[in-house]
Amino acid sequence: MKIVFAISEVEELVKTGGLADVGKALPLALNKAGEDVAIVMPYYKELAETYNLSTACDTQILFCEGKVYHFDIRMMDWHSINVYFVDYPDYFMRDGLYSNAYEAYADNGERFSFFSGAVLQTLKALSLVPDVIHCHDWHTAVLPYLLSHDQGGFFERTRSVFTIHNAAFQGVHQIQQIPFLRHHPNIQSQVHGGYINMLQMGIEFATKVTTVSPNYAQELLTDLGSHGLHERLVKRQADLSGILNGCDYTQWNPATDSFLPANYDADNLHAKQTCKQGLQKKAGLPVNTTVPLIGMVCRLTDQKGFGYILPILDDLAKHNVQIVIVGTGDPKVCMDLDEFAQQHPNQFNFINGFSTEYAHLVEAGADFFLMPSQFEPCGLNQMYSLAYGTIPIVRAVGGLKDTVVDNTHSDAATGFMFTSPTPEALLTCIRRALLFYYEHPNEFRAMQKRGMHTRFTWQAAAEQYLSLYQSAV
Ligand SMILES: Nc1ncnc2c1ncn2[C@@H]1O[C@H](COP(=O)(O)OP(=O)(O)O[C@H]2O[C@H](CO)[C@@H](O)[C@H](O)[C@H]2O)[C@@H](O)[C@H]1O
Repeated sequence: MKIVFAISEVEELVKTGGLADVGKALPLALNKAGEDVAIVMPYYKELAETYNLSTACDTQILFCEGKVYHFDIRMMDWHSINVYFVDYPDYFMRDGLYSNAYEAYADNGERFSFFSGAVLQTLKALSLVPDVIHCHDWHTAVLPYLLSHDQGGFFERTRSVFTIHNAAFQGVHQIQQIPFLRHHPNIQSQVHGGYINMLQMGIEFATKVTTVSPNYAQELLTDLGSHGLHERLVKRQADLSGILNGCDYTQWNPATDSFLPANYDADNLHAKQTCKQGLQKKAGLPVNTTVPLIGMVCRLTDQKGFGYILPILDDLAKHNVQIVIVGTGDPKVCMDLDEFAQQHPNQFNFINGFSTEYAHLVEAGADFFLMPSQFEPCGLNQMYSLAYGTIPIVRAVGGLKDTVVDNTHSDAATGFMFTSPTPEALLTCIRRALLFYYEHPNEFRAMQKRGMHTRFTWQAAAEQYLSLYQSAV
């Protein structure tokens, strides 16, 4: 099949979060399965400054009432996949993908509506007729709408698949601030109180709608778990499915990981202790392999559970435990974590930054990985943790529930889980994990190994996407 990914981030090229992991791994898995895959993404400043890419064809022109957009299409051969970049400096030659360090760009609705239109124009310019255009999150959610209203027959046999990676980000914008869309002939049906909701447009117009775990697909049908979208999603229930993300075991493998001071595998976990010492040294904590070390790497947002992590830090510090948190995001969370680090320099460090090296070192060097999310469409770090013999402590939501087995199921257990989104429930769960570490070292080791043998492959995910694409066409 000819499949085009319209996506805003791809690991290795540009990344702010888990979307990029999927943006790399899924196209590569489909390509490996013999499918014809291309990617179209924005030519961000970071990319323009790193790669000096040539154009793929003449400058393109898009007309909208009252506005003319001239843009270039650049291209790169990347792991045997053609990646096309929409080069429109007014919208993408900026620091940050969606925001300057502090605030979302006010014209994000216009930037990414234009990008969706530019993807379709790019395919026309390249005479590339896909069977499926696979769109991801609000950034490309307008594309299925534009595709279904496209005139002229070029996309007659092209279908769209829309994947929700995070339903909390919906792209709600005033239509008047989106010159690219505001005069579109059918747009009024999408305007409510002067606003459009880009995610809703993707849900309504895509041929098939997916999300990134079976459990989150179920949650999206409920009032509580849908971020206000359940009525729309219930309408599309027959076309909605959840396909679990995979783990890229070429990149996340403790036996070959070049970021680590030592490599290890499930048969010989000894060198994991060297990684723990390496992490303790790098994070400025006392080097001591007997004290349990809890790690966390994430965007600092409410989604990741900081509403109940911050209130328990003082209680947690009363235990013999070390904690390392790596992340960027909400300035208030940053300040609180920083203050706590200053008060407990021998137990806690907060690294305020985006560091792939740190992410790998935490996965390898920690004993436990904390992921107590408020909601979690799939979650990737818990899968990386399992692969590294680092026991996940997670909340039983979304994809976390699909990938971690709680310790109460002792024969199959791979981690620790709690349900209630409260500081008390989280603290109880962490205490349960610490007790297990101290009192059951053999079972702890068995749990580590069980996790390391668990597999969530991108190949399995790609097979499911492929049959979905086939059902769409
Ligand atoms: N400071 C930092 N330094 C280095 N690396 C960092 C980092 N902060 C985050 N990362 C990396 O970014 C990725 C985060 O992936 P997640 O799936 O955990 O979350 P995210 O919420 O961004 O993704 C959304 O999309 C993905 C993909 O579908 C879903 O799994 C998820 O549930 C959904 O919320 C991981 O590769 C992690 O290591």
